[in-house]
Amino acid sequence: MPQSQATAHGNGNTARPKVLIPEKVSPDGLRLLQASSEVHERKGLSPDDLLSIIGDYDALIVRSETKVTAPLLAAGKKLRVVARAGVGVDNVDLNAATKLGIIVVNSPQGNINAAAEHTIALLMATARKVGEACAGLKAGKWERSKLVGIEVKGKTLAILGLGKVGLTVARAAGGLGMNLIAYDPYANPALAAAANVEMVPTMDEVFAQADFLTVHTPMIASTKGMIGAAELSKMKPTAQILNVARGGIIDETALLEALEAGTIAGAGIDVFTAEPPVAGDAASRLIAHPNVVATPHLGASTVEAQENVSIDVCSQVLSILSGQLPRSAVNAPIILPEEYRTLRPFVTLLEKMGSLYTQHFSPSNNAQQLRTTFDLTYEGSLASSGTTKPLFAALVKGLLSPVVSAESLNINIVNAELVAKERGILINESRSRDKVDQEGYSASVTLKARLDPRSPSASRVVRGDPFAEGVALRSSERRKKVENQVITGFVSNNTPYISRLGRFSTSFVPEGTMLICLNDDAPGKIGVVGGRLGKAGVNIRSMSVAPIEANDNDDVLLKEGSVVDGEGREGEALMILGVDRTVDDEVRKSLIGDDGLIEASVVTL
Ligand SMILES: NC(=O)C1=CN([C@@H]2O[C@H](COP(=O)(O)OP(=O)(O)OC[C@H]3O[C@@H](n4cnc5c(N)ncnc54)[C@H](O)[C@@H]3O)[C@@H](O)[C@H]2O)C=CC1
Ligand SMILES: O=C(O)C(=O)COP(=O)(O)O
Repeated sequence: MPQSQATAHGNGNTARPKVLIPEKVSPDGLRLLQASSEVHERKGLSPDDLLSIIGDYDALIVRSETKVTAPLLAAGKKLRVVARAGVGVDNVDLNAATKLGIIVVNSPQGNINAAAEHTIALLMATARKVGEACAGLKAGKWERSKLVGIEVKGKTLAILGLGKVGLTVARAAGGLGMNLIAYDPYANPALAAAANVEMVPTMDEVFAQADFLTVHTPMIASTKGMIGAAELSKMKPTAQILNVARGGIIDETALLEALEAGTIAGAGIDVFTAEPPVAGDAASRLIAHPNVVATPHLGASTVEAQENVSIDVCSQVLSILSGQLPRSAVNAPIILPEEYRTLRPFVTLLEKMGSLYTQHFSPSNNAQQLRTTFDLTYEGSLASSGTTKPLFAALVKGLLSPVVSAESLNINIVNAELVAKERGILINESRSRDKVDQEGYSASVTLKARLDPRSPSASRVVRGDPFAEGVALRSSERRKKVENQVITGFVSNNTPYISRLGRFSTSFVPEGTMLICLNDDAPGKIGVVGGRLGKAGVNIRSMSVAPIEANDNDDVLLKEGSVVDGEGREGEALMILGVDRTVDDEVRKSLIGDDGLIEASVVTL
C-alpha cells in the first residue's frame, strides 16, 4: 500500500470510510462500495450544502453536474479521492486536488461508445431534420416539403480531436459511407489510417472541407472558444456542426449568429456552456433555433455506459480507500501493481532515510533548514525501475514528517513534487548500475545533500582578499559539511537497512528510537554511554558501531578539524544504539563533552 495513502490526512481511524454521491450514478458500482464503506447518495444538494458536509467524507463521486472547486476540495479535510463517473474532468479543479494530494480518477473508456453513438444520432437527426419534424408532428402539423434532408453518404465528416470518441465516430461514419478527415496534432496516425481517416495538417482545411464538422477534443484552455465567428466563416454555408464534447469549445453566440445569417446550415448539440442553459442566453436561443437538434447532455446516458463508468470508478475508489493504486488516476502516475510490489520495501526505506536525515543532520525542528538540494541515486536493480514516483514521495514525506505535523501535510505520489518545491527542497534523481551486486543485495539508494546553489555561501569568492578568503574557508567548510550529509540504504529480506550515515559505514535497521553518538574511536565509549543511559532508565536494545567509510579519502578539510556535526573526521566513529524509550534532551546533552563523546542525536524512525 502506498504509505502516503495509508495515512492520508492523518485520519488513521478504523471507522468505515464515507463516500458521497451527489449525482445519479448507476447502482452496479455502488454495490461494490457498500460492503466496506458508508455510501451516501444525496441528490439535489446546493453548492453550499455540499460545502457544509464534504468534511465528513473520504471519497466523492460525481458526474458532470457537480463543480468540484478549490474551496470544496479544501473543505474536504478527509477527502482522499474524487471520482468522475465519466471522461471529462473539466468540472474538477485538478490543480487544487493535486496540491492537496487528493487523487482524481475517471473512467476513460466506459462511455466512449455511448458518446460516439449519440454523435451519430445527432448527425442523422441534423441531416434529416428529425428534431423539427418530430416537434411539428407533435404540434399537430404534417409538414413534408419543408423538411427535406440530405444524405450523409459521400459527404465529408471532419473530426476535430481524433481521440477515443473521435475514432469511434469515424469508424461508425465510415460504415455510413462518409469521407473522413481529421485534425488532431497528437493523434495516432496508424489508428487514423486503419479507420480510413485522412489527417489534415491544419484546422483551416477541416473548416474548408467539412460537410459535417464534429468536435471531440477535451475542454481545456487551448480548446475553449476554439471555433468562433472567424472559423465558422471559413465553412461551407451548407455545413452542419455537431458538438457532443463540451459546451464552450464552439462559441455559442457565434454559432447562433451564423445559423441566423444562414452561413451555417444546422447544428446538433448535446453540451452547453452553462448546464442547464440560462433562459435567454445564447445557448437557450440556439436550442430554440429550428435548424438545431439539441439534447440535454445525454452523450453518456445509456444503461450500458452508466453501468460501465459506475463499476469502473467505484472499483477505483475501493482500491484507493483500501490503500491500493487506482487504474486511471488523472493526476497521479500509473504504477502497475507488480511494479509497486517491488518498490514497496524501498518506499519504507526512503521514508526512513528522509526522516533520519532531518532528525540527524538538521535537528533544529526548523522546516526552513530543509531548504536543501539533494542528489538521490538509485543503484543496482532499482536503476531500471519503471517509475520512482513512490520513492520520491516517500523521501519528501520522510524529510518533512519530523518538522511538519502529519495532519497539516498529506504527502503522496500526487503532490510530493509540488510540496517539495513549495518548501524549497530540490531533489535530483539519478540512476546508477554500479557495484551493488557484489555487496550481497541487488539495489541500494543514496541520499546526498548538496550545497544549495541558491544559498549565499555557495557564491564564488576572490582569492587574495583576506575577508573574502575567510568567507571562502567558511563557505568551503559549509560545503564540505553539507556534502558529507550522506545516507545510503538497502533492503534485504524486505527489511530496510542503513549502510552509510555521514562518512561512516554501518549496517542497522532504522526502526524505533535511536541514539546516534559521534565519538573518538577508542575503547570504553560504549560503557560510558550505557552507564548514563541506565541511570536515566533507558535500556539499550541494539547497538552497532560505525567506522569511517574505508574508501572515503576526501578528508583534507576533515584533518583540519573543521568538519563536525555528525559527519565525522579521522579517528572518530559512530555508535548507533537502539533504545527502548526516548532519551531526554538533558540526558543527551550530558553525554557530550566528556569521555570523547563529540555529538549525540536522538532519532525516532
Ligand atoms: N457528451 C457526453 O456525454 C460526453 C462527452 N465526452 C467528451 O468528449 C470529449 C472527447 O473525449 P475522449 O475522446 O475520451 O478524449 P480523448 O482524450 O481520447 O481525445 C481527445 C483528443 O483531442 C485531441 N486534441 C486536444 N486538443 C486539440 C486541439 N486543439 N485540436 C485538435 N485536437 C485536439 C487530443 O489529441 C485527443 O486525441 C471530451 O471533451 C469528453 O469530455 C465524453 C464522453 C461523454
Ligand atoms: O463523460 C463525460 O465527459 C460526459 O460528458 C458525461 O457526462 P455525465 O456523466 O453524463 O454527466
